Amino acid sequence: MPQFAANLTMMFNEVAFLERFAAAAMVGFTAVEFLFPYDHTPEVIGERLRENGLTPALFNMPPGNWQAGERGLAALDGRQNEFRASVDVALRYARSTGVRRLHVMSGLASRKDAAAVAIYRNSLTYACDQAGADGIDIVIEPINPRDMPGYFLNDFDFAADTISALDRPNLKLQFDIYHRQIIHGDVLTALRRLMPIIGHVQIASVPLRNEPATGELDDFRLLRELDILGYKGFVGCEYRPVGNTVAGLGWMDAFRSQ
Ligand SMILES: O=C(O)C(=O)[C@@H](O)CO
Ligand SMILES: [Mg+2]
Repeated sequence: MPQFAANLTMMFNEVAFLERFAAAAMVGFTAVEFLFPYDHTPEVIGERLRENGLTPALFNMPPGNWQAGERGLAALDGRQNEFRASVDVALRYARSTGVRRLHVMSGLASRKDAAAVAIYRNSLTYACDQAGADGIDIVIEPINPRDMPGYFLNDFDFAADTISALDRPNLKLQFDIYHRQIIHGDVLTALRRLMPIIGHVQIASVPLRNEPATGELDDFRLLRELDILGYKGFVGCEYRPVGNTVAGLGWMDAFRSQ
């Protein structure tokens, strides 16, 4: 049975961010993920996790100026120093929370030429080496161009090639089933092929990004396949509930009682 992690950025929006930890624990989640903890101190985030008996599955490194439209720094020319500083910040939060994996966002980049690829690879190598000293994995996630036009990492094979070329034991793939289906389809075969490099999985319905099992894919079949493939990591519930978060959790009971 996959270990589900509530995504506190998308779920439990009925309450303020810091209250979502208790809300998730109350309905039985034992793990959570979120995009960015950086509006709060590392100590406060660590406390909320411990108070509620929650394991942090994942969060993202600082993405640059999100409000201004930035979506990560790793592939951006001229931002290397800022990227390195963002690694330090993320590792401070990692030490305080005990998270074992951090998502590095590539950024929006109009070019995917050799220079941009080299910058991206240098950034990832730096992040892997710094995080590796703390036993932390770095994950990279292809994101579909409909949701994030211009995002540099928009292809699963490019992500797999990057991971293979850098050959760092702590560099892995964040396989978001929602993005995979929109970018390429062929989800089941991709899970089987890419399982050796998968470090984190996320799920939502396609195309609306709501509760699993409400869209075009057989999500229960995909979740069962993760077990068959021996996946022992977390499955982040990165979806926008159609209505009330708790009222929408019936899909999880249905899956568990199969
Ligand atoms: O959008 C997603 O999918 C994510 O997993 C985020 O971390 C990136 O915005
Ligand atoms: Mg995702």
